[in-house]
Amino acid sequence: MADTLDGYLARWAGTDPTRDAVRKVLVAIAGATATISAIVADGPLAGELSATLGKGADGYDEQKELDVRADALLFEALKGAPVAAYASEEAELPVAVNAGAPLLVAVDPLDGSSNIDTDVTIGTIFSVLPVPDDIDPVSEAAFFQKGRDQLAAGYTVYGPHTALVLSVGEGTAHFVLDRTSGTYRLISERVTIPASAKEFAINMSNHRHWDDRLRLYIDDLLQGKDGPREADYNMRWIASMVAEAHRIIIRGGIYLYPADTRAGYTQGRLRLIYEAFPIALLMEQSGAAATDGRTPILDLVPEKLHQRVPLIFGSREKVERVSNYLTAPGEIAERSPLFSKRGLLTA
Ligand SMILES: O=P(O)(O)OC[C@H]1O[C@](O)(COP(=O)(O)O)[C@@H](O)[C@@H]1O
Ligand SMILES: [Mg+2]
Ligand SMILES: [Mg+2]
Repeated sequence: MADTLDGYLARWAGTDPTRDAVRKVLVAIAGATATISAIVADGPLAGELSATLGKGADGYDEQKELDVRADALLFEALKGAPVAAYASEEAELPVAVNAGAPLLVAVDPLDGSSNIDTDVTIGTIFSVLPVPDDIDPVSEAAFFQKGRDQLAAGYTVYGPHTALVLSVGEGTAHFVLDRTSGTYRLISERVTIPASAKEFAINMSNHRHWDDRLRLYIDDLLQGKDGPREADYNMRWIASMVAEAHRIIIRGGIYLYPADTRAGYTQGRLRLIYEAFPIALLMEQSGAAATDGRTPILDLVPEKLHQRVPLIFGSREKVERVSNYLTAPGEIAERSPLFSKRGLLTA
């Protein structure tokens, strides 16, 4: 009998009470995502689900009906789990769940919202944290923990099939939803992301808004084998970060949503606590990397619940090379054939 999420988590948790609490939270989240998957797959509902309700918490992102419905399903599922407080992209502040419970959950209930009406892969992202000592669990400050303090994290992608990728700190595990039984079946206990790959994902329409050094990194990729990288690359942009993350989990590559000069994007677009932290844990647990361009995402400590962060993640060598471009000493090499080898920049 193929192993399931329940079997995998039960083996990991054993009789450890904290692990068992995390197991219960992950089982509850998985159940909610199976329901979201069914809703997303219900074609006649699509028009209703993609309806725009207005602006999100910070007045930039549009809020869709499915954002709210997914949020409600996750919150409802977590009422039966050992969670003290729930933070969501869809709510300004954390909300109380079960007083005295040992865990916190932060979610992006629906990632890739601009793709709902176009029937393109979207997903859910989640992070599980311990309730910190001496801080009100139902406060923003309770969530201001270093990314490395996450006890578990993961995402689901609602594509042609539904996949769940999560880590409890013992590698990154990959499951797929068996719709007939409603259970997630284990595909791999330990995903390994290739150290390098020939695919990059970035929204090229923002090219003129980037930092010069980031732009140079991309321009060098675009020059292909005739340029300093001496190789041709391929590009993707799905505008659904979880879908890009899943492609990278499956075959490597790099995703970049850097800071840019547009209003509201000076710290990039992705949120630190419930988008970057979970993905960064999965990346590091599968031999890959995630940074803000200079610092590992998991070493950052949030100061605001919905703070954004420049996010670069994927194959380790590629992520490290971006940091080389952004941090190399001195002026960046002029764009001339004389500088076809950028020395440090391509080390
Ligand atoms: O539309 P843009 O600027 O390319 O941004 C796309 C990015 O925004 C996001 O959709 C942000 O997530 P939400 O859809 O949850 O707001 C990412 O999933 C995606 O990578
Ligand atoms: Mg998102
Ligand atoms: Mg979202």
